[in-house]
Amino acid sequence: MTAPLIAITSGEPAGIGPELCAVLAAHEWPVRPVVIGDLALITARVACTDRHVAVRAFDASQPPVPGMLDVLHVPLDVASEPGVLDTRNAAYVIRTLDVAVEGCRSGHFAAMVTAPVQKNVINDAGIPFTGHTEYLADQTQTPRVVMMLAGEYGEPRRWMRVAVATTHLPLAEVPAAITPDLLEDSLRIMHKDLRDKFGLVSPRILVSGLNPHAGEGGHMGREEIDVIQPVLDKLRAEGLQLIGPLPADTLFVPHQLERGDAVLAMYHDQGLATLKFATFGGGINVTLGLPFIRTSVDHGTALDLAGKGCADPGSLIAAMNCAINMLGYRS
Ligand SMILES: NC(=O)C1=CN([C@@H]2O[C@H](COP(=O)(O)OP(=O)(O)OC[C@H]3O[C@@H](n4cnc5c(N)ncnc54)[C@H](O)[C@@H]3O)[C@@H](O)[C@H]2O)C=CC1
Ligand SMILES: NCC(=O)COP(=O)(O)O
Repeated sequence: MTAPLIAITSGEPAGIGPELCAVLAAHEWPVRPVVIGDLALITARVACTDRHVAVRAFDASQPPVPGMLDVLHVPLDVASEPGVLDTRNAAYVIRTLDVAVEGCRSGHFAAMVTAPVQKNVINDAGIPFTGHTEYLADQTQTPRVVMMLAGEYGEPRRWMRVAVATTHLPLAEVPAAITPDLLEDSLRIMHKDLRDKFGLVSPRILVSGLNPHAGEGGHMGREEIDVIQPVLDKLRAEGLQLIGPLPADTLFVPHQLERGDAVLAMYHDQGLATLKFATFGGGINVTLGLPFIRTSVDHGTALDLAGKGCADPGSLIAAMNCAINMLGYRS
């Protein structure tokens, strides 16, 4: 049986994504990784690492070779220097995503794993882009997806999984964005994917409040009473195991976290700051609710490290393992 192909988009060319791809050839996988990016760029950046990895153009008719990185060539628009952003390569970054999306939709790829992109340079180039999460939802006409980050922490090792109800939007716009529909859809998507793709038979979800002390009985904001609580009541009546709304500052203390399998936080930094404090470097990001599997690293482009060969590949390995597990393979 031939191993399923996994597309790995190499991300911002000036960042650490291209060199991190070296680890894909240095590891043995039950799947076949195919890096999407510029062949010369990947070759040069992989050479910056101390891994002895050769690079070749991907050819599906050729079997995989240990130590050889397969690259599906998507040409850069201009040469890229490590750490130096160039808006002229923004369209290239988008093209790498489009190749992966098209391949996942057609069944050519079994999943996609993304290296980080520099969101501001894509916008500076005139391409509206808030993140992979929103872009992939748009490209697949999926009305609602959920961003969830996860990683192992503590001794003995435990999983922390944190999803966010709102993703990349200014903080001032968060309260209005938290609607009953958004919360209901997000919780349904989490429940389904945690059960079907993460093997949790009856997932328990901790839901944070929005305001300090979860609104202090309505004296510090009413979103908990007017929006969050009614949604939780409705879904609990259907059998979903939901705990909250909980004050976000104490939700992450160990005895509270142990009551759930995952957290739904109301906004990006409310949930992800703690997650990254506990798991950075080995965590993953997964888009729930998409018609195909997409996982990602937990970090950004790290322009300060690009081209130095010292960036930690732990999160890319974890993102590969997560995709592999979601596909039902043992990683
Ligand atoms: N999935 C994605 O495409 C993501 C993209 N980003 C983008 O990355 C850009 C930079 O974001 P920042 O907030 O500066 O975060 P960052 O993760 O790039 O950097 C934060 C710190 O962590 C270090 N770091 C990051 N990855 C590392 C690794 N693999 N090994 C060792 N050290 C590492 C960096 O050197 C830096 O000191 C932004 O444009 C942001 O939008 C951020 C997060 C995810
Ligand atoms: N902090 C996670 C993050 O910003 C990743 O976003 P995305 O590009 O995966 O949507």
